[in-house]
Amino acid sequence: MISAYTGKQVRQAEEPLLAAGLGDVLMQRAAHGLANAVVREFKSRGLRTYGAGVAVLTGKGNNGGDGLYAAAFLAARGMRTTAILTAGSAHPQALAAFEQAGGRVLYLSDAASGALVSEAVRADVVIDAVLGTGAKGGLRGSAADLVTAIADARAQARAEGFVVACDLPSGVDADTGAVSTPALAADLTVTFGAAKTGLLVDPGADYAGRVDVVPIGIEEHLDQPGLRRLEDADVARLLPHPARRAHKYSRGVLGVVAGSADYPGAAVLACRGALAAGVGMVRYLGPPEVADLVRRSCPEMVCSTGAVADNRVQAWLVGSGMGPDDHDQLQRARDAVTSGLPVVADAGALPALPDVMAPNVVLTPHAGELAALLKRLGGEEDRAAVEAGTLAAVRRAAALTGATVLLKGATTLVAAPAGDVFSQADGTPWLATAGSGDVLAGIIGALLAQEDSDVGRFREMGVEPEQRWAAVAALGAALHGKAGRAASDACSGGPIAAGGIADAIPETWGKVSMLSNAGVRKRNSHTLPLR
Ligand SMILES: NC(=O)C1=CN([C@@H]2O[C@H](COP(=O)(O)OP(=O)(O)OC[C@H]3O[C@@H](n4cnc5c(N)ncnc54)[C@H](O)[C@@H]3O)[C@@H](O)[C@H]2O)[C@@H](O)CC1
Ligand SMILES: Nc1ncnc2c1ncn2[C@@H]1O[C@H](COP(=O)(O)OP(=O)(O)O)[C@@H](O)[C@H]1O
Ligand SMILES: [K+]
Repeated sequence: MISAYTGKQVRQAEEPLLAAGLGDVLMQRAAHGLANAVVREFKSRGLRTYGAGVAVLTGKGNNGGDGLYAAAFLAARGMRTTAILTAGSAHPQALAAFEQAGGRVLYLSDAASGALVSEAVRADVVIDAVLGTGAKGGLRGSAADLVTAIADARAQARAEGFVVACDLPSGVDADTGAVSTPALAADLTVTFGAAKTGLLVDPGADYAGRVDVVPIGIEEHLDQPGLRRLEDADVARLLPHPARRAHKYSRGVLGVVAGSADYPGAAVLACRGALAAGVGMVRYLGPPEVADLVRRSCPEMVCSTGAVADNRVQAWLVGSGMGPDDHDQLQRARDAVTSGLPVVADAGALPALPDVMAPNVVLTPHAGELAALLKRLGGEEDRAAVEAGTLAAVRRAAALTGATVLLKGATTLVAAPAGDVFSQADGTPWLATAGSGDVLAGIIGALLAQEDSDVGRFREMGVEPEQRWAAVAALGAALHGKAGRAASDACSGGPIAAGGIADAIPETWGKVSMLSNAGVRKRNSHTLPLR
């Protein structure tokens, strides 16, 4: 599990060590980790470090200090290092160490900025150490202009060098992932002590690239993470497995209320997602013509046109492919939500549900649907505002509705009403295809139907029982993303249709389950800590 923290939480964790006079030690550890990560990146790209050019964009705070100390280590390895001071001054000891190691110092001024941009574009690696967790707002003034000019020039010149962000890309809000000013997109972010929340949330994640966490000794002082991400080992641990004496009813039955005359295919895709995701049986409830198509597409399905109360199931999926005029289906959706059973509520059901629900109801809006939901509850966010502040929006929706809310996107966020948030980014942009969300709803429905009362495995992972629905939804998002990726990989990275995601689920499930926890732990420990 990757745990992420706000800038404030990380600063608080540093406090006891700073009080013990270890500030410089922390900075040296951070800088050492940053320099090592840069060297590793050169090696993994098959590049020589000796004689390579390094440009460090350096702010006046400790983030700039980390960058300068790291550059001093790199200079000692024979790299040509240049620091571009964006604020006229820099951490004095780090600057002295950098100059001592043979580094060159340039100052940002309007007159010379063209030359500085060329310097950065020519460099084999640009280290972005302008702002870190101490930033108040994003980049501004000449530093913002410089970063914009470098980003533009790199794109135009198709610069081959790569960008490494020190702690976080300057301009990305460490707590929210918001990016309100220019920022330089990094290939790699080397972050210190713990992942920062904003690196695992869009749009911040767009700028972070891969994230490496460098331990600096503050870890034991960190409290509860603000956000978590399931890794392969967690997925393997949470996926259900049938007992030897299992029968189809003990494995869970999912009821599906989906599809309409306009969108019958959504019901089929939701059912295909569910059938592939381990559940014992899937029952379909809906208009006869849709039930017919479902039966013909998936002979495993049991279909009826009855009421919710007449069907014995362990969980419900409602809403995919339903419209505002599908009154019977919408009534079934409401009945499912008030039944007390776990429910995944998607698409067309979202506007028709009660304002207040329970944590075992998982809502799965995309950004537009979340904006509409928040508006109905008195908010003013439009789709753009939700996209610019995904974390705040999903948290607010969960707090207001009392339901678990999963916001779909390149990074999928899941918020429990009590505050836990999960962030999954397992997929590929090829997942942005019609019907993909229906398959996701099917997967989550199937997982909800298989959820038993054994909450021990959640507790072991630090997830309280009432927040486990968010973990189950995150598990579904992880499986969906991995299946989409596997389907695309099977076509050498080519496009996929939604049905292909469903087809790839069983093998993806099998492969992840086969990974022993110990094996995964070992592989991941180098990039991100398992907590
Ligand atoms: N406390 C420590 O000893 C450690 C700090 N670390 C590093 O220190 C960073 C935090 O350092 P700081 O607290 O010095 O803060 P930063 O280096 O993030 O930046 C703050 C400095 O920039 C100025 N500033 C703030 N917002 C600005 C803006 N929008 N535009 C221009 N200037 C702005 C401030 O006046 C301050 O001088 C972390 O991100 C990390 O890189 C690490 O070295 C680990 C140990
Ligand atoms: N750029 C992207 N990268 C990765 N996954 C994405 C991206 N865009 C969308 N997705 C995923 O694809 C699915 C799309 O769902 P949705 O918007 O409901 O589509 P539909 O309504 O057509 O089924 C979601 O699971 C979402 O997280
Ligand atoms: K930075």
